[in-house]
Amino acid sequence: MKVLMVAPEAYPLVKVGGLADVVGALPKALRPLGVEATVLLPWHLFVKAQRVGEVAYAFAGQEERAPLGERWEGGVRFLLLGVPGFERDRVYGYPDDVERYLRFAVAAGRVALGFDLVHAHDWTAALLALTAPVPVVYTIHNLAHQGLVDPAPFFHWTGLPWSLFHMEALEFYGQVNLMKGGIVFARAVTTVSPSYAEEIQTPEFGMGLDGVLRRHAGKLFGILNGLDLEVFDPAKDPHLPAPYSRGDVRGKALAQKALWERTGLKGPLLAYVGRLDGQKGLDLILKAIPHLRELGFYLLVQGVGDEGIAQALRQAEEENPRFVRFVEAYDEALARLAYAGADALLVPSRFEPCGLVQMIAQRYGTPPVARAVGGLKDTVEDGSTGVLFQSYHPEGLLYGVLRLFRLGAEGLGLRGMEKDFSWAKSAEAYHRVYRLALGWGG
Ligand SMILES: Nc1ncnc2c1ncn2[C@@H]1O[C@H](COP(=O)(O)OP(=O)(O)O[C@H]2O[C@H](CO)[C@@H](O)[C@H](O)[C@H]2O)[C@@H](O)[C@H]1O
Repeated sequence: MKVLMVAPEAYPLVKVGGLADVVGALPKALRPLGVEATVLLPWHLFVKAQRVGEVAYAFAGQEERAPLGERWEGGVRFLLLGVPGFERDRVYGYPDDVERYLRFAVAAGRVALGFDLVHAHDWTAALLALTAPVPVVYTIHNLAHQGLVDPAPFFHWTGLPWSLFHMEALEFYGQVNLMKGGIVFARAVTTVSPSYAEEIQTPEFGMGLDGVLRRHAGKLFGILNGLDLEVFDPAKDPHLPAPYSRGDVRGKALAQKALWERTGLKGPLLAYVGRLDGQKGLDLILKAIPHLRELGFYLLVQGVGDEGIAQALRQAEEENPRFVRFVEAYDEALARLAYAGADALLVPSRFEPCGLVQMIAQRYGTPPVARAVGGLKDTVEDGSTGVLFQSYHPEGLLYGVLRLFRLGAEGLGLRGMEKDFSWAKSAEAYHRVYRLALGWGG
C-alpha cells in the first residue's frame, strides 16, 4: 500500500510542535505492516533537498509550476514541494497562511497521483479531502486551528464550485472552514487519542464543529499517538550528559545537575516544555507561582509562541529571579535535559488532543502532573506514573503537585519508565483505517 502523508511539518526536517513528531514517526511504524509512506511537506528555504522534478497545477485560474525535492531521513522518503510562499523563516504565523497552504494543498493533489491513499494532517492539508485523486484519511491534531477563509477568494483560488458553500459541506458561519471540509469529505477521520475523539463531539471541546463531528461519528476514530522510541530514548540521547535506563538511573542524577547548572535553579524543580498557547494552561502556572515558591519549588518554563504569555512569563522571572526561569527558545537539547532532569513535568492543559511531552517525560523517568483531559487522561496513570487533576484552576494544579510529592515523585517516575509508548499498536490501527478507506475489507 502506497500512502502519501501530507503535512505542514515533520521531524527531523521541519518542527514546531507535536504534529512534526507524529508525521516523522508514523511512516517508520507503518513499514513493517507493508505500508510504504512518503511524507510531502512545503519546501521551506531552510530544508536542504535534491531537486527531482516539477509539479504543474492550477491556482487562481493560472497554470503554475513548483519544483519537487526529495530527501531520505531514517529510511523515510520526504518530498518537498516548492510552491511560492514558503521562502520565509517561520512555518506559521503569516497573514497569508491560508493562501500559502491552499496553494500547497492544491499542488499536493497532483503529487498524489500514483499513490493508493492520501493521509492528510490538520487544516493545512484538509483541502485534499475534496481534491485528491485517491481516497483520503484525514487526521485532526488540534481542533483549535481550523483554517477559516472568505468564500470568494477560496473558490477563486481553488476553482471548486460554489455549490459546496452550504452548511453540510464547507460553510461555517459565512466563511469556508477547511477543517470542516476535511471532516465531511474524507473517507475516514482520525484524531490523536480515544478521549479526544469523544470530547470533540461535545460543545465544550468541539470548537463549533461538535455537531459536524457527531454527524460523521461513524467514520471517526481515536488513535493514540506513540513516541518514536529511537528519537526519545534516555539510553541513547546525545543531549544528555550520560545515558541511563530503568535498571541504572545514575545518569538521571547527572542530567539533574546539568539542568540546575544550565538554569541556575535547584530542586525540587517543576518544568513546563511546549508551545506558549492558550491551550496549554500557562495561566494556571503563572497564578500558582507565589504558592509554589512558598512551598519551596523551583520552576522552569521553556517555550515560544504567544507574545502575551511570553510577556507574563518574563515578568514572573523578573519578580522571582531565584525561583523562576523562562527560556524563550526552541531548544531540543534543553528540552531533553528538562525531561530528564526535572522532578516533575507540568501539563495543565485546558484541552489536549494527545500530548507528547507527558509521554516523553515518563519515558525519561519524570512524572507528569497533568490535567485529566484528552490524551493526557489516556497516557498518564493517575497515582501510578504521574498525577491527573480535574479542575481548571491554579488550586487544581497545586493540589496535583502536592499529591505527586506525597506519593513520591521518584517512585512514580521509575514506574513511568516501564510504560510502552511505542507506535506498534497505533500503526496497526491506522493500517485498519487505511484499508477501510480503500474498501480493502478486514
Ligand atoms: N521550546 C521548545 N523547545 C524544544 N522542543 C519543544 C519546544 N516546544 C515544543 N517542543 C516539542 O514539541 C513537541 C510538543 O508536542 P505535543 O504533542 O505535546 O504538543 P503540540 O501542542 O505541539 O501538538 C499538537 O499535536 C500533537 C500531535 O498529534 C498532539 O499530541 C497535541 O495534543 C496537539 O496539541 C514535543 O516534542 C516537545 O518536545
